[in-house]
Amino acid sequence: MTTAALELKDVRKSFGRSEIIRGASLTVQKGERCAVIGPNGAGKSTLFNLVSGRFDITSGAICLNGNSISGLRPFEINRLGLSRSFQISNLFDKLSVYENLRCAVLWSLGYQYSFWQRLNGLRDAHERAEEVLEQIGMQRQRKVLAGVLTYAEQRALEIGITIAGGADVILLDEPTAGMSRSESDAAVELIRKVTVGKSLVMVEHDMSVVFGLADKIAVLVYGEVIACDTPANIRSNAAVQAAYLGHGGSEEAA
Ligand SMILES: Nc1ncnc2c1ncn2[C@@H]1O[C@H](COP(=O)(O)OP(=O)(O)OP(=O)(O)O)[C@@H](O)[C@H]1O
Repeated sequence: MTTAALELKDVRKSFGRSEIIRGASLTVQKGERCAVIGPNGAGKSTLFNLVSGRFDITSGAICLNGNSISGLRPFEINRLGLSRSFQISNLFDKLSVYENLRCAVLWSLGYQYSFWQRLNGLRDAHERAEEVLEQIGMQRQRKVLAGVLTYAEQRALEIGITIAGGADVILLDEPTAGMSRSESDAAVELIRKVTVGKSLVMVEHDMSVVFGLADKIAVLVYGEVIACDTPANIRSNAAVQAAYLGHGGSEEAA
């Protein structure tokens, strides 16, 4: 049996006396794209914060490529091959697109920003930044300051930053939030392209994005994964319909 890229085993998280994640289990195989959906407040962001090491789990286990990452700090988990994006912009507004990417590459190599000036000549960081620039299709904007990009371009750059270090497990938090339909369609194509051969876990509210991109959908309700299956099976799952997809709101079943 092959080792899963990411595995959550009976993960629990409490804040004070409130248990927010209540025994969540999830397996994401290598090369698989998994969307985590669920109503507001279900615990999706909390789950991401646990996986990326921002919060400690209360009990259970989280494994990356077969090794436990429970208790590790975010940068340690990042260096083991897991990279996450944030809903809130994580860009350096006064640096160019290229410089933002090179910063991300250098950070993942273990350098600090204060060494920036001395690292101008580092060819490996330059080459990797160039490669990512091409992957995200932003060569023409390479010199543009991140702060003046359009919103959709900023989100594309964030995706570039997330993949810059070469992580093989990518976590994307609402990558199309706030986008128009055409921007969102372009973002889906970009995500599909940059995650080929990698494992993707994304939290996303837009069901057309979820059903268009995911190989597998995990449904989180009140801190529990109530179903994890192919899009077709999730669409026809009665428990999911009752708990989530059938309930209108901003979520539209595709
Ligand atoms: N640091 C914290 N301390 C206390 N409670 C928290 C903390 N972080 C999250 N919570 C609570 O955990 C619950 C789940 O929140 P979370 O943001 O993970 O849900 P979500 O599924 O991502 O929601 P949304 O779809 O609205 O973004 C909420 O009731 C929230 O108030």
